Amino acid sequence: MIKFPKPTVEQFFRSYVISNFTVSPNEDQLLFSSNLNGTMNVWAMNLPDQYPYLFAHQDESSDFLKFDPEGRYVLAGFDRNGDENYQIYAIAPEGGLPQPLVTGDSEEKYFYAHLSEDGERLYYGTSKGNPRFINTHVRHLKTGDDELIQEGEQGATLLTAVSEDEKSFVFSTILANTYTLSFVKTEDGVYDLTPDREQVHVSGGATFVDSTIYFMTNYDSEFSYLAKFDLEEKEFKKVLDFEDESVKTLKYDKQREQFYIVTEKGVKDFFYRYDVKNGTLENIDAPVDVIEKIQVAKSGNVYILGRSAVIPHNIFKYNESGWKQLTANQVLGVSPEDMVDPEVVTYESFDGMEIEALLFRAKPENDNGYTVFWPHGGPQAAERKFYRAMFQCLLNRGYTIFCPNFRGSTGYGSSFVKMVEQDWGEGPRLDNIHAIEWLFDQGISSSEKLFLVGGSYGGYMALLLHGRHPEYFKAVVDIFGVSNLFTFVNSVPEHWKPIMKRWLGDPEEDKERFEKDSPVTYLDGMKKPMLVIQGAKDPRVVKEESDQIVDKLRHAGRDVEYLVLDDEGHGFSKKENEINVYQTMLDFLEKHQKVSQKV
Ligand SMILES: CC(=O)N[C@@H](C)C(=O)N[C@@H](C)C(=O)O
Repeated sequence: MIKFPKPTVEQFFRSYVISNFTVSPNEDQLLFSSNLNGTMNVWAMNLPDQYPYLFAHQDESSDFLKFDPEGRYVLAGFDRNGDENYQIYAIAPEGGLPQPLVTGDSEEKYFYAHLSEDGERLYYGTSKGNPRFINTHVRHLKTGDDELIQEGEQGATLLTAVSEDEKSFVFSTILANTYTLSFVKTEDGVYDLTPDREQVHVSGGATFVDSTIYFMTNYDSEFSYLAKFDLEEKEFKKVLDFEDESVKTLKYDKQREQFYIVTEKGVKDFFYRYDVKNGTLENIDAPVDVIEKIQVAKSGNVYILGRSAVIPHNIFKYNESGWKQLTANQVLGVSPEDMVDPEVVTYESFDGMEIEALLFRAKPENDNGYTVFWPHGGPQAAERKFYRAMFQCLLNRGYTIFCPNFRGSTGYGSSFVKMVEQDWGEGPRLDNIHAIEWLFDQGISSSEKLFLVGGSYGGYMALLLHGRHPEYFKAVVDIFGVSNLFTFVNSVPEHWKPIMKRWLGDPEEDKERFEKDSPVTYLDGMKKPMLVIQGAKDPRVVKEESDQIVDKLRHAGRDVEYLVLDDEGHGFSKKENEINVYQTMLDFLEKHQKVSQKV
């Protein structure tokens, strides 16, 4: 009979992301943001039919989607070419071209916060007039009147919940990734949701349930738990915690008085239902390892967006009959069995600390003997069991991939996350070095067979490891990595500035450390071939970070390829750009497999 070849790398180029979704109030329409036609747009499915059609054409990614409860419009936020200056648009109920609703100068940001139950008042945050701390406004959609309701101070201050009578508001102020304070503003005063604002902790995800605010916090704890604040008694209480798991998402089912809760533990999420009245907790087996968004409908149906290492983004529905997959997003002709599910391994670092890591072993029939070492971005994030087209491309070409969750990663408790603060280049770097030594000890790789690839903070780590430890690697790929802490600290988005001191440090007070931990300090060591990839509109790690390292290395006569994507930001959202990046990277690695260099 007809025989078909094994999946080729080009098939993995053809996988699509779903970055967001929403379901209409009567659950007859599902909207999602996806690059199904090559660029990010809003797609729709009339449920329960499975055929997706283009709902709104903007060619940009969307940070939120919201149906008017009365069915008169849909709201969506779009930025421009990855600049992350999201602005708010309205789309006709039948779809079409988004029309500007709450927009301004191209440098301004407008964050959706809340839509009133009657769909007539839109609450939003904006950088306009307060780019560092963000102001909150309400726009009356019938009259167009706009009111300022809160001026942010100390840190970016975002509206996170509104009571049903729209008289009480919860705001969260971000002082650091590990220090976020939530407070409620009522008619009779302003109250912190947690007992002591001086204690470093995070709180967020507030929900009003009558006169109680439920929220998540790690106040006085390593892991985030469900807590409540009684508005009458002005009293804080822990409600429910999970051993070694942090609550990351809360969604309330008002009709049934229960919470759907997502927790994270290392590389995987867990899903629960908590009954507020009788205090029972039920673990629900989820169809994916990482859950990125949940919506609970009035009927009690629950919708989730998630992915696993071998399952790209999909949307699922859950009810008493179990799970139903609504989207059939798959890799072109490739089944999960044709892909590589990672092993979860641990190794000991320089100070005896145990570090968890993901090891994707190339299938024996593909194995080319080379390993890609991948320090993740963030750095207060983690490499988790979620599908990455880039990883499956590399695996298909025979590369094994190793991803350590070095100190500073999320999912292992608040002390662990804080370990990267004001220490970007020492502890985490040594965790990476010990990971490499572990790979060599296990016989998985050697310095003749190891490539280094990282993006963002991972790109920073790739540059730093290259400069300080070039002997370990054959060649290096830096994807929008920070190259110079002195320039980076001043070039981040304005609303990040309040967190910079705790996160990274102060360029004057910590001058010596900034010098020691900046990759540009180690140009002499960077002798291995390099590929640098950068989005020209990246607002987080600006192009100047890549330009300066490329210029300096080229000036020193080093072998550096530089790929700049003019219409991308901190990531590659357009299919043709993504393919260009993967192809360039695969060609670069293949070229340098054969070449042997001396340091
Ligand atoms: C403020 C913050 O932590 N931002 C991260 C999500 C982020 O974008 N970090 C960059 C540097 C990255 O590594 O992706």
